[in-house]
Amino acid sequence: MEYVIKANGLNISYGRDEPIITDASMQIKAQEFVFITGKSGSGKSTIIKSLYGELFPNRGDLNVCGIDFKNISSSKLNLLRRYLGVVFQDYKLIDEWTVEQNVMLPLIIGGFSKGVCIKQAHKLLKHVKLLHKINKYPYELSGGEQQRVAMARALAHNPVLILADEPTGNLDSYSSEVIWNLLKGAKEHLGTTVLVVTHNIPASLGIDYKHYFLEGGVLHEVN
Ligand SMILES: Nc1ncnc2c1ncn2[C@@H]1O[C@H](COP(=O)(O)OP(=O)(O)OP(=O)(O)O)[C@@H](O)[C@H]1O
Repeated sequence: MEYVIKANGLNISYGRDEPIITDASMQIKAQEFVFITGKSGSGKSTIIKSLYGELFPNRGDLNVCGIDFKNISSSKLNLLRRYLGVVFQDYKLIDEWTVEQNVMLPLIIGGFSKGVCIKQAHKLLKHVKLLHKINKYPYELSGGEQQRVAMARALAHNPVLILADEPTGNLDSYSSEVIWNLLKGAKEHLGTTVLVVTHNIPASLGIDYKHYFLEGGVLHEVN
């Protein structure tokens, strides 16, 4: 698959409201690292929601991980979500589940055996330096630790594409560094394509990236 995201002329609105995204296009190749920036309220999260199928475009063509959104069936949508790892600013962990269970979630959905789920969850939790918190619940963790768990969960099933919405927005510098290193490592070592919405692109990221600026409902590529 050459292009992981092909979006052409997207128009996206909430219900009958005026469209937030009016004519957005982007083409993202496999293993690219991509940032979308833009002012608050410009529609960055709205674009992310459309890429994982929470919100469907009114107009335009969208293909993510080889799956076309035109008349997309629920089974295709489920398949798409198996290709994706999604990270939100507010973590969205399951409160009643332990750290270990949260990280295992995409593997359980993927039908992996219990042994594989546990082994992979432990590997990822070691990467995010939280193996010692494996039996804790989200409310027993700091915000930075919760986001590191969310990142481990997003990577657990080796997704084709990571969508991260302000992943370091609320974090201290240590947790931010763990998150950026993990995202870079996923691209470099696992061949994952990474799309991050952020207000601030880190100054010392140390990798090539593509940058789109969202303004007036349109994505502008920044060179
Ligand atoms: N569920 C919703 N229903 C109706 N309007 C919404 C909904 N979610 C967001 N919006 C509106 O869509 C616009 C874009 O919101 P969005 O969250 O995509 O912006 P953003 O660029 O991600 O902002 P921020 O940087 O502040 O997170 C805003 O005007 C917002 O009020």
